[in-house]
Amino acid sequence: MKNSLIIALDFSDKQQVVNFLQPFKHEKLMVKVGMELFYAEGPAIVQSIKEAGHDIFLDLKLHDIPNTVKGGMKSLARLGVDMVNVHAAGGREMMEAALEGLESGIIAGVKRPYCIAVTQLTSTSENQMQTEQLIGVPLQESVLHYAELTKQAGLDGVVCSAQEAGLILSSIGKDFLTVSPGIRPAGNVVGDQKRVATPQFAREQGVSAIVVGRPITLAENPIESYVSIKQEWEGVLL
Ligand SMILES: O=C(O)c1cc(=O)[nH]c(=O)n1[C@@H]1O[C@H](COP(=O)(O)O)[C@@H](O)[C@H]1O
Repeated sequence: MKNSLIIALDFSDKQQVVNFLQPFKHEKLMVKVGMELFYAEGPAIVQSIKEAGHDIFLDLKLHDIPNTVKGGMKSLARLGVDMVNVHAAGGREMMEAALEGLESGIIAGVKRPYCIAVTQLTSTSENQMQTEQLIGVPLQESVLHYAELTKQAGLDGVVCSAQEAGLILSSIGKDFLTVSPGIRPAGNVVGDQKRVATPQFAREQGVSAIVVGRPITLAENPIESYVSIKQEWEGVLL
């Protein structure tokens, strides 16, 4: 998990995934299956990506009452993915229930997937958080608070922007996972993301894993883009 580059497969059907992954067939990737793809193709897409040899972060961001999240996680555990997530805003009891569900659902002998919690989405600015969610503290404080709550609930880490990762790691410890989306190489289109960072900045902050979608999937040459982002992330001199 540490130092991974996770490619977000935000595609609407299996054929697009097959086409995208074809040139990567000799490389073991970690990919993210999110709601667009999972809602379209169901659990079968997870199976087919696993058969292709890749690791999977199943990003469905569960956020509901504890009992419902527990049941949802129990079902997801059977898919044999490597990482799942919830929204920390669902609260400590909900996060504890998520873990219980996962542990009760895993196939015997299989390692429990990492379970992490989204703090503040990287598409949220401090101004939006304060005026729309009515959270009256600085954004970094809200993210750190959610990270501490996540740690207390026993989860493995958080989703946060690279801008908050250093603070979280120094306060909670280096074993706590920080998974950062909103990654944009210099000059790349930012789109709907608000708290963005370059792969190099993420590495310097000690981020555990970066999540990259459109800068690779929409690139004219996805392989070239993947290699260049990976090199920047790993600190390989170009
Ligand atoms: O949980 C996530 O993966 C996630 C959390 C977050 O705060 N921000 C965020 O962008 N993501 C996901 O990370 C991916 C980022 O994609 P790009 O903006 O295209 O690189 C998307 O699939 C989002 O769903």
